[in-house]
Amino acid sequence: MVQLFKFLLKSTKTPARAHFRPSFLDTLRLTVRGGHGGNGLPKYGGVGGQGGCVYFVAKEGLSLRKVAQGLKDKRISASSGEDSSKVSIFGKRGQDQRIEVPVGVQVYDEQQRKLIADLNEHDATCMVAAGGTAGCVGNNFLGRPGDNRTVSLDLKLIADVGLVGFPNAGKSTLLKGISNAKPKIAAYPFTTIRPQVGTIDYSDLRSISIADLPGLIEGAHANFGMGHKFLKHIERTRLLLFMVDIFGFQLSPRHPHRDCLTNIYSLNKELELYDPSLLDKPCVLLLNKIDKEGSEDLLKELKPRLQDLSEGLAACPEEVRPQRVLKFERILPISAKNSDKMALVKKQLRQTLDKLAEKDVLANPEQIKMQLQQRVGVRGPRIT
Ligand SMILES: Nc1nc2c(ncn2[C@@H]2O[C@H](COP(=O)(O)OP(=O)(O)OP(=O)(O)O)[C@@H](O)[C@H]2O)c(=O)[nH]1
Repeated sequence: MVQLFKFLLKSTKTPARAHFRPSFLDTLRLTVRGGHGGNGLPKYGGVGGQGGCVYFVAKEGLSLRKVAQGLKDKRISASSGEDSSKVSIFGKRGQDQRIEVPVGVQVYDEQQRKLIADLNEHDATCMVAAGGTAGCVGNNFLGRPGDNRTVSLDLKLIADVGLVGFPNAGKSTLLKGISNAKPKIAAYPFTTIRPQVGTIDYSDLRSISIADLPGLIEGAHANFGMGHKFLKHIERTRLLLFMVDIFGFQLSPRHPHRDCLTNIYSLNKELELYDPSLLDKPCVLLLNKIDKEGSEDLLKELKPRLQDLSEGLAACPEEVRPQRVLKFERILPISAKNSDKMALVKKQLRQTLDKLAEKDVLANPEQIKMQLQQRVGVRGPRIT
């Protein structure tokens, strides 16, 4: 009877729809353990082998999901060092475990809540669990256990541009229009439920990466909707690209309709509540859907108010009023459905990023020189 019940319950369970399955993974918890050190042989003064260590190595083109799928379970152990013996006075060292992880991963010690490593370059390596010391005279020939700890891998996407906006603003349409990404587009909010990264290619082979960070809504700081789940990804972007619907946005009939300017303040506030230092990042504003009737009048009214957001702050509803306002490098009225406008956005993004890079070089020439030197290595040209 129990078996029959189980069978019936199982058969009525419908599988989750494909786009709701959590295929995007940005955190992963693992237990790592260094190998045990081998024992020494007291009679001959033998030394055991050292326990193997566990390393994480950053590799381009990997995802955390692939890492998780490639592991048998969530415990990674390096092998133990060999005991010293009559035939082998010095025991063999235990084999290391080198686990490949995506570039952009931060490794945290779960217990101590401490950052262990920030792997944001290809081939960057960190040791997460040291092998135990080998047994020798100094420790009574007894090998020691290796480190054992739980670590969490926190992936933060690295992109040149982070696209930020409320649902339905047209972010996916823009991403599809300017990059090689193929996001889903529909006339309802929350069509995009996980970050999408696209590459914008230019004819001179330059390319810029752009990440669409969905799920941000008014009140996300209080964990409404997906909260600030994906906002962590903008920490690693050079430029923030804000996108708003010029006609405003209403999340649902239960929520108030917010006009375009209020939405900009609201986005400003969400970022401020997440991390105020984000407001210092260079940003560009896109006012979308200007192909629709009535947008010209709205644009005329909006433009002077956008030059200095602090002026209209007093009139902004208190619940979405930020303490400090954003300053946009550029403000572009666009239609994400218009290819000419998309070409303009591509051009402007590149110009803005180039200017920022120039500023960086002027502000810190020595550091840039060092970075270049490191990249070209000893075999590259001399950088003066
Ligand atoms: N008229 C007009 N409609 C647009 C424009 N850009 C986007 N839309 C429409 O707006 C709706 C939402 O567009 P999306 O690109 O899915 O918006 P999104 O910001 O990615 O939305 P989420 O996935 O919910 O975050 C779709 O029906 C689009 O066709 C535009 O420039 N003009």
